[in-house]
Amino acid sequence: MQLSIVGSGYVGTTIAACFAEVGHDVVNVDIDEDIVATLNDGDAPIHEPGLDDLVAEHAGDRLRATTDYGAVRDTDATFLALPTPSEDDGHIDLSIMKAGARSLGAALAEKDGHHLVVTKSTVVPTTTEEVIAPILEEESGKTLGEDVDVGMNPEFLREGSAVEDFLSPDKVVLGSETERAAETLRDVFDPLVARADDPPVVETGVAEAEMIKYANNGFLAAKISLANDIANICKEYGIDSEEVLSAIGLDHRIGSAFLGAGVGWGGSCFPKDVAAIIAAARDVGYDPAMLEAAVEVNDRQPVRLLGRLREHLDPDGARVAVLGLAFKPGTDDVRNSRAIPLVEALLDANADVVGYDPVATENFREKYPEIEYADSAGEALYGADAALVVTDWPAFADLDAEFDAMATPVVVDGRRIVTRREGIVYESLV
Ligand SMILES: NC(=O)C1=CN([C@@H]2O[C@H](COP(=O)(O)OP(=O)(O)OC[C@H]3O[C@@H](n4cnc5c(N)ncnc54)[C@H](O)[C@@H]3O)[C@@H](O)[C@H]2O)C=CC1
Ligand SMILES: O=C(O)[C@H]1O[C@H](OP(=O)(O)OP(=O)(O)OC[C@H]2O[C@@H](n3ccc(=O)[nH]c3=O)[C@H](O)[C@@H]2O)[C@H](O)[C@@H](O)[C@@H]1O
Repeated sequence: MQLSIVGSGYVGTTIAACFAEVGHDVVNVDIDEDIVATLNDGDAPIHEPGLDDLVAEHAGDRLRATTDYGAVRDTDATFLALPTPSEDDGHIDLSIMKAGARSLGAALAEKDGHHLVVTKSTVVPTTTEEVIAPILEEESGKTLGEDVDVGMNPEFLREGSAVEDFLSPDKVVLGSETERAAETLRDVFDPLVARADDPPVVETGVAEAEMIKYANNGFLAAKISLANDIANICKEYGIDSEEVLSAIGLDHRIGSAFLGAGVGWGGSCFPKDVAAIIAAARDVGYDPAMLEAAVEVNDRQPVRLLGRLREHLDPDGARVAVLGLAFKPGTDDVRNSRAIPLVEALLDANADVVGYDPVATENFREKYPEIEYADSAGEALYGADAALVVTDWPAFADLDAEFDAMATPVVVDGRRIVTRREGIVYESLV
């Protein structure tokens, strides 16, 4: 099939390269000329394992990129993979989606024949039908359900394993309101589903598909927060939370994934998506108490970590090493990283902060140029009065002699990754 993808970021580039891999002809439309040139040169504009190889193999053949929305006219379906950030009050900010829909609608005005527009971005229920579809109709002059249809196909990939997650999904969710839209979506996904060993395909309505994405992210975020709540109780009793959580994970109704207790969840999606669905729920008159509690527990974890530090040392004037600046291991992404509230609280407390991350230092430095950065964990620990472990980079588990070079070896571990031993004043958050 001929497919177009609007937006060539984490999601847009990954799905474009993977759709090309399963046999479709794909064109990426992005307003960023550098991204377009990079893709056309056969390079991936983002770093994801396996993506470079796919882009190198298919660019110039089944995969190309352009800044010209007119390219969508030669395709059967367009996926909108544009950012959906948060407004200050948590509501979803649809301005980029609306701009993309306007450009797409204008381009479709000159298309002969049917076109399917699929929302790939995470959007609150009814956005596709009540916000995107009317813009498409107005700009294209076409009629919904006749010349143009809309669909919704939520994405569940994780940063750091995007290609693998997309090509081997746990499920594929296809939201549509007409048989023609459902058929086109099936045609798009059939080759991927066959190659992925037949994962379940959930055919549903458009608003249901939109809600499934928030339910998925909300549930996972709440699962981590519940694990943190339980781990905090364990800590107060002096009970080993890891033993408790790994035992409950053996119950197949609970499952062991996403029970990792610690300093909490961050990243470009959980915080904004949980905030957006809470705001949307309130707009329709429902108070989502569980999701609000998930946020509250998450916000408390960094505060608790600092409380543990204060049990050993007053941060005022102390040199504190922050190990891990990325929002999770395996990425240089620092958006909503748990290191952010910690560094801010340490600066407020007049601490002398030195940060270290294997790959995310430059991104963090852009936000916090005022703190010191080290080139290795050893350098960050050298002469420090305390260390806070914020991201569970596997290499932190191997740190050992480096702790002996601290002025006082106080280690407050927010991810339970450091190996405790004699000679370290070890304190875990949970
Ligand atoms: N990043 C992730 O791991 C996941 C993201 N999502 C959702 O997917 C959506 C997209 O997210 P990302 O790919 O992370 O965004 P991103 O920020 O990485 O990429 C967005 C791309 O859109 C381009 N763009 C902006 N305005 C445009 C316009 N008017 N026309 C054409 N291109 C335009 C930008 O230049 C950029 O390349 C969001 O709704 C997000 O919540 C869903 C699952 C996973
Ligand atoms: O909508 C999205 O964009 C994506 O959001 C998350 O993916 P991602 O943010 O890339 O990363 P995760 O691996 O889910 O981690 C999110 C946060 O939770 C934290 N986490 C994760 C697991 C755990 O057990 N404990 C825990 O604290 C991580 O440290 C990280 O800060 C979801 O896992 C994806 O399914 C979804 O598509």
